[in-house]
Amino acid sequence: MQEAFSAQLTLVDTSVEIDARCVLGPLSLDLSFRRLGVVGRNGSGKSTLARLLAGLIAPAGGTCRLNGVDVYTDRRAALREVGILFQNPDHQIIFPTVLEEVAFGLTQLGRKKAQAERDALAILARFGKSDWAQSPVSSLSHGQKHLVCLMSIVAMAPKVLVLDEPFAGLDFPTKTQLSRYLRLFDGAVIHISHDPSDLQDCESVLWLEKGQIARSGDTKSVLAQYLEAMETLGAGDDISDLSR
Ligand SMILES: Nc1ncnc2c1ncn2[C@@H]1O[C@H](COP(=O)(O)OP(=O)(O)OP(=O)(O)O)[C@@H](O)[C@H]1O
Repeated sequence: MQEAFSAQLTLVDTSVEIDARCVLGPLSLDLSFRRLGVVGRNGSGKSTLARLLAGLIAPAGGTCRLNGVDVYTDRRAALREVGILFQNPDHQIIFPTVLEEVAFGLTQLGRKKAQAERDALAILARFGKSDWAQSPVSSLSHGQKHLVCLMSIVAMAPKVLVLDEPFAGLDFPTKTQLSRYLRLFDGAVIHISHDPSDLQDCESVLWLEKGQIARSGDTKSVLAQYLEAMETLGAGDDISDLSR
């Protein structure tokens, strides 16, 4: 694996509300990382945190900065700082062909269409996928669409990549291949997953619980505590409790 650049994440009393309900935070942290994991059970706020970190949702209070950039208020600078890979590639892809999709982000960065297409072709070549350029995205498998999204983000060369459950719904070989392609990204990574086994490569982990940080720190110890708590919960029956 290439040595990744490190990044700085700074949250100051940051909270997110949906329908006037606080679903995340308030969180305050200031940490430097290369590979940061975020783990938590369903509904703990992982995807909300992913969108907040990518600058896609406004904090109800406080600020969210990556490398000093307020990712929500300074969208132009944020495009150079952070990219996000969603769980479902269909929520990300908007163009009919692979080349158009990969080139789009580059036009957002201010490149002219012809230059953006040349740069997009260079990325396809780097991933060994030059022959995909004119392929209709609709003809691709779920795993192949994931790779198109990844190439689109790597093309924009953000300093931080947020991965929101990128392996959900992928079979084992596709997951292994995508992991390998992810190693072509040399920036910092925030990997969000409910599955601790996805996060073994991270240097530190945040464990989210009901929108709050339940634990944070060294990957091995946080994941061990998380697994123990999940096994205890699994032995109970809170899935039948509609009030939570
Ligand atoms: N569009 C929405 N409308 C109302 N509530 C929402 C919406 N999106 C998220 N929430 C609520 O915000 C909280 C956090 O949701 P979030 O999707 O961030 O959790 P998650 O940890 O990513 O869950 P999962 O692992 O199931 O994807 C949950 O209580 C959820 O019900």
